[in-house]
Amino acid sequence: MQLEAICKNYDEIKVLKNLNLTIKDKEIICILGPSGCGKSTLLNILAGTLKPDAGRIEGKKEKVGYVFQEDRLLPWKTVHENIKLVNKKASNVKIKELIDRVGLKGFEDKYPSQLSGGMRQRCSIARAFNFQSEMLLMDEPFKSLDYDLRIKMVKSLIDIWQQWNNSIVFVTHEIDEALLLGNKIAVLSKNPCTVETILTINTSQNLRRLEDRELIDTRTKLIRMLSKENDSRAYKSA
Ligand SMILES: Nc1ncnc2c1ncn2[C@@H]1O[C@H](COP(=O)(O)OP(=O)(O)OP(=O)(O)O)[C@@H](O)[C@H]1O
Repeated sequence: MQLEAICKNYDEIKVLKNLNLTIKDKEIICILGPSGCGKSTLLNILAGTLKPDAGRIEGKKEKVGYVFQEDRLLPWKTVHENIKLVNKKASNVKIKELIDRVGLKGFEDKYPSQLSGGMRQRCSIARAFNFQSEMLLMDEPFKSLDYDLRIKMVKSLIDIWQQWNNSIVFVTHEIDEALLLGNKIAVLSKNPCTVETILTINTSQNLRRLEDRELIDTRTKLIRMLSKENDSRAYKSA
């Protein structure tokens, strides 16, 4: 899917300006950028729920899944039922497999109120994969979790994506999540928002460690770029 020269304004606020982005099949692209720059706006355009004011979209995906910051599970349905809901044709064996893969084995019949925040978010990820979308959009899905759990969730996500192997657009403020997940990391600028840089990480996700030279070097570049975006004075003095 390709976005070309996308522009989006909300009344007099110019949010996206001439934004170009290519999302290849079977890749994870992580989006980093300052708060309020337009990341959710971009996801909504990719989802087709928001129309850009100008620009072209090529290769639009028909079936797009969305995972939000909050789990959005139905409280009156169990884990199994919540996952089944989006694809009633999925066999119980398939759903059980997904539940196992996100580490919720034994919790199939629990209701969302009986689960921790991390477990609920894992359930919503299993639900998103059961939807079998061509492209999955994830808007800071691990925001409410502590560091250790976030890294575990990233690993579960890699594991499940490698089976499913379709494209994911993953918005985050956490550089380590982007380093572990992304085939590409797009850094957005603010006011108005465009794609400032795209960094590529060639090592397969399941071979990556945050201590690796490639990831340390990429992290340094990202910190420089993001602190430039957040505070130009900090960047100049660095
Ligand atoms: N429906 C809307 N009407 C008017 N302004 C909006 C609307 N949605 C978003 N905005 C404005 O557009 C800008 C971009 O918002 P958006 O939510 O896309 O940013 P974001 O990068 O996802 O933010 P964050 O990092 O805080 O999640 C912000 O200034 C926001 O206030």
